[in-house]
Amino acid sequence: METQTNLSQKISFTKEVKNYHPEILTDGALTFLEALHNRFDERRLELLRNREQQQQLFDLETYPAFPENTKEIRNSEWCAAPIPADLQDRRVEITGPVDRKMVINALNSGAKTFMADFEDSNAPLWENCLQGQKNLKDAVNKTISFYNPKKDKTYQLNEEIATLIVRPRGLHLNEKHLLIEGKEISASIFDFALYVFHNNERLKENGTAPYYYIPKLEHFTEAIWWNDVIDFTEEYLGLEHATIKVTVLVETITASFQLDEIIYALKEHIVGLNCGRWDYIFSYIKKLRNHKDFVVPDRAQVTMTSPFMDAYSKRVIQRCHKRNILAIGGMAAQIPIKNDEERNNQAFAKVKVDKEREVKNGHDGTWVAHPGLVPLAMQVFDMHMPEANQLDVKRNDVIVTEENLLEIPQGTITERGIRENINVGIHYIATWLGGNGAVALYDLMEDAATAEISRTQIWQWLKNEVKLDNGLRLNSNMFHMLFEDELKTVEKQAGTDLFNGKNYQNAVQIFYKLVTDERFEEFLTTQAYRYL
Ligand SMILES: CC(=O)SCCNC(=O)CCNC(=O)[C@H](O)C(C)(C)COP(=O)(O)OP(=O)(O)OC[C@H]1O[C@@H](n2cnc3c(N)ncnc32)[C@H](O)[C@@H]1OP(=O)(O)O
Ligand SMILES: O=CC(=O)O
Ligand SMILES: [Mg+2]
Repeated sequence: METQTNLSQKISFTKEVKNYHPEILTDGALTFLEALHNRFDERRLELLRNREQQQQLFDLETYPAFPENTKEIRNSEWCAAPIPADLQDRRVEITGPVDRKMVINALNSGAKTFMADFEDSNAPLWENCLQGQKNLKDAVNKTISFYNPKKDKTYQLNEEIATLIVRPRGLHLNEKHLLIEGKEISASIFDFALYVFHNNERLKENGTAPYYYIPKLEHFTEAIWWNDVIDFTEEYLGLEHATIKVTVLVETITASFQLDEIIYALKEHIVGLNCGRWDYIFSYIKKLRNHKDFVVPDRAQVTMTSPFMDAYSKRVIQRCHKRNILAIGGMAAQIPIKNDEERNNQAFAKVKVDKEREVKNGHDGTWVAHPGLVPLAMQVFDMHMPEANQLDVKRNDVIVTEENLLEIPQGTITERGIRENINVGIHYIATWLGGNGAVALYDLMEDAATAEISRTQIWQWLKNEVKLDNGLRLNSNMFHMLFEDELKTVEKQAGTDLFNGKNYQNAVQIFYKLVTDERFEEFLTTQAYRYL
């Protein structure tokens, strides 16, 4: 299995690794990774075990609640550290994978910041992750360029570019190719450490600093873990304390009950929270999946105006502004539609409504998935938010109870909804296995978070044998019929050759297992990663 051993004799790589990327995996970087792993990995694994224990409680029909023992943190007056100048105005943030051309396009897009994503929109092939680090290093050094021979087009950075924020992979993921004393390293540590190690000096020269988005936190103790990792890193690399800044995604139902606690744990490093709406919906369904009568309607019917989503986003705004940090909105899934003006206008109109809702509610910025949406989002925020942010909008009027955060959205479950989930789930997983973590399907952006909703819904609906809007009950026979039938559509859309190839065939298998296994798999990416 292990083919190369490095200087400390403790680090090795799996045999699949053909390119060691010596410019990224320098001796210094590897020693740093080892130090972080030794110090923090046991604790990370313990935090993951805590998630399992928490789930066992939810399975006994308890519900997430505001923690009793942290009341003091919620009720007392305190604020997070000041926000650096180049993170004060984040009205439009573009997100995208760490692909070289897209990094350049995103930095040039006119957005205030760019979230370079090793997570939801990245298929974590070794090459993608290492080349991604190289792309970011070149971007920070302003030497990045890309040539597309098909278009005979060279890509380079503009004079003015977006501020860079990096999203490492979540705590549940390992980077399976790099082993320390035979153990896979945490993917969070891997992505986080390589970026700060290679770029902190140049970022400082550029007048900025290492900035991160932290994904998928489930508990404030996980925020404490991150805080300790960051403090250790600053000391190890000789950075001034509190140089590294983070924005935390609130994208699990459990985190939503611990906003003050998360901010408090990171209060010298945190500059904002973000409403990661897609993972949030996924988490809501997942965590409560074993509750009796807990059924969520078709994916398309769960929106930001569903009461539980409305409550969540308003509470994020209120708690952020109380603690003097930014409340960033989320991602509307619509992207520009080529060659169809009318449908394109409809898509833009939907994004506009979403961004207007966000800015009027008090969000300080928002996300877009495509450069073509930057001007629209910018216009909306410029119109309703004349200052750099709206930290002064305290939203003391917002009262959100535990019940509000848990309110089950109303709606219907339809055959169409089942088919769409099957179709999108399989296409997405096949694309992911092909090394691409984000894809346009039916004119919507799909990534790991949206695909998680699709497969979790089917699992939940099957388990509950839900009643459809046509009066029929979904049982395993009906599901198999729909599944087989939808596969024909998927084959037609992909083309028979591609469909019969490895990625689609594996995707079909993975999806089928995910939705029909009695045991629920926590993340589709951990299952699919075995095939990468
Ligand atoms: C739930 C969440 O976590 S949301 C955050 C994570 N998800 C994401 O970040 C998704 C980001 N978006 C994307 O990856 C892409 O927009 C997709 C895959 C949805 C669609 O991409 P494409 O099919 O290439 O779109 P399209 O053909 O319209 O792109 C036009 C140009 O814009 C570029 N582009 C599109 N989206 C982005 C982006 N997010 N960042 C940078 N460039 C982009 C394309 O590379 C292309 O460039 P080119 O003309 O120079 O060749
Ligand atoms: O990461 C963002 C989300 O919506 O999920
Ligand atoms: Mg997410």
